[in-house]
Formats: sequence, structure tokens, C-alpha cells
Amino acid sequence: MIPRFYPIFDHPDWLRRALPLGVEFVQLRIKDQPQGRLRALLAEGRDLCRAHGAQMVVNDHWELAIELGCDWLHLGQEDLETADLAAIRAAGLKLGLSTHDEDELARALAARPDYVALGPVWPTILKKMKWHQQGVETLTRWKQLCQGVPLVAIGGLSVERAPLAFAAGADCVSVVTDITLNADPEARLRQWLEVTR
Ligand SMILES: Cc1ncc(COP(=O)(O)OP(=O)(O)O)c(N)n1
Ligand SMILES: Cc1ncsc1CCOP(=O)(O)O
Ligand SMILES: [Mg+2]
Repeated sequence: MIPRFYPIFDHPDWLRRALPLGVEFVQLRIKDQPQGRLRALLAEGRDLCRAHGAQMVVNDHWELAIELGCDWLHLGQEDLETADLAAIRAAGLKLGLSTHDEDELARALAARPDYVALGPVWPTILKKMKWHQQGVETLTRWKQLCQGVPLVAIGGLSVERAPLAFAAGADCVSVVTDITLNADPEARLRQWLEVTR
């Protein structure tokens, strides 16, 4: 099983703020950076997480995740088109996969992931998506279909909505802007840790 709380950040500076509070499982989702900068940021995140006994998930960049000896990788459906799953597994990486509909879920489960993420459960402002809102009832359906693979709820999560996601069947809740756009991210992180304890 994976931890119940899974924040996502775009820079290791956020890890410096979140890890001392007790965050144990976190994703670095870094877009649009040159390769050298990306490598340095991911290595920094890896070292920070190791120093705090936390697990870091690398988003997208599977070759760097292998090169840097990271522990976890998250891939979306488009990422799966080009990723070398055999090389990822041979490197000992644990793998999380995004899903949005039942075809994608079947494809994801065939890859034997360590979790599947369903999103957006609620509308998200982070990025434009083909899907508007899956709803908590989809979490309940996914839980039945997931064959025991841990289910991560993502998209529009908030401290207030997290209990609804768990009640519907999510094993873990993943979140970006409810923390990063909050006026007091540390206080919000403490609330998250409390509600996901
Ligand atoms: C936990 C989690 N779930 C979903 C995503 C989205 O992945 P993807 O569809 O590849 O989109 P990008 O994040 O790469 O824009 C995620 N990163 N983490
Ligand atoms: C990356 C991603 N994939 C599905 S929803 C989402 C964004 C989640 O961000 P937020 O928690 O701010 O809605
Ligand atoms: Mg991706």
C-alpha cells in the first residue's frame, strides 16, 4: 500500500518546506526545463527525500529516473507510448499510471502498476484536460475494477474534499494547487497531514 497523502510540486524548494512537516510520498512534476537543469532538480529532490526518509515520484522523465537511481516514476497514457517499461522495471522503479476511462484503466492494469491514478475527480485549474470532472462515483467504480492495485484520486482535491474521495474508494489523495496557491502552504500541509492520517 502507498501513503494516503501524495502532494505534487514543481520544484525542490517545495520539498524543503513540505518534508520537515512529515510528508512521506511526493511527486516532482517539472515541465519545460532543459535536460541539464532537469537532471539537477531531480537529483536535488531525490537527495532531499532520502534525507527525510520520504519517497519521491519522478513525473514523466523515465530515463532520468533510471539514471538518477530514483525509486518511483509516474507516467501518463501518452508517456506510455514512448517509455521502455522493461527498462523501467529492470531499474527497480515502482510505477504509477494515469487513467481517465475504462480503456486506459485496462491498459494501465496490463502494465502491472504500483498504483493507478484517476482524474480529474473534480475540475482542476492546473492544466487543460479532455475530461472535466469524473465524480466520486467513478472512484467507487474504479475501486471495483482495480484488482487490488492502490487507487489515487487526483484533480480538484482539497482538504474538505479528501474525506469524500476516501469514502468513495480512493486509497490515496494527490493534490497540487490546494497547497501551492494557498496563502499559507505550511498551515495547509498540516491540515492535509491531519485529514489523511
Ligand atoms: C498522481 C498523478 N496522477 C496523474 C498525473 C498526470 O499525469 P499525465 O497524465 O502524464 O500528465 P502530466 O502530469 O505529465 O501533465 C500525475 N502527474 N500524477
Ligand atoms: C496533473 C493532473 N492530472 C490529473 S488532474 C491533475 C492536476 C491536479 O492538480 P490540482 O490538485 O491543482 O487540481
Ligand atoms: Mg505525464
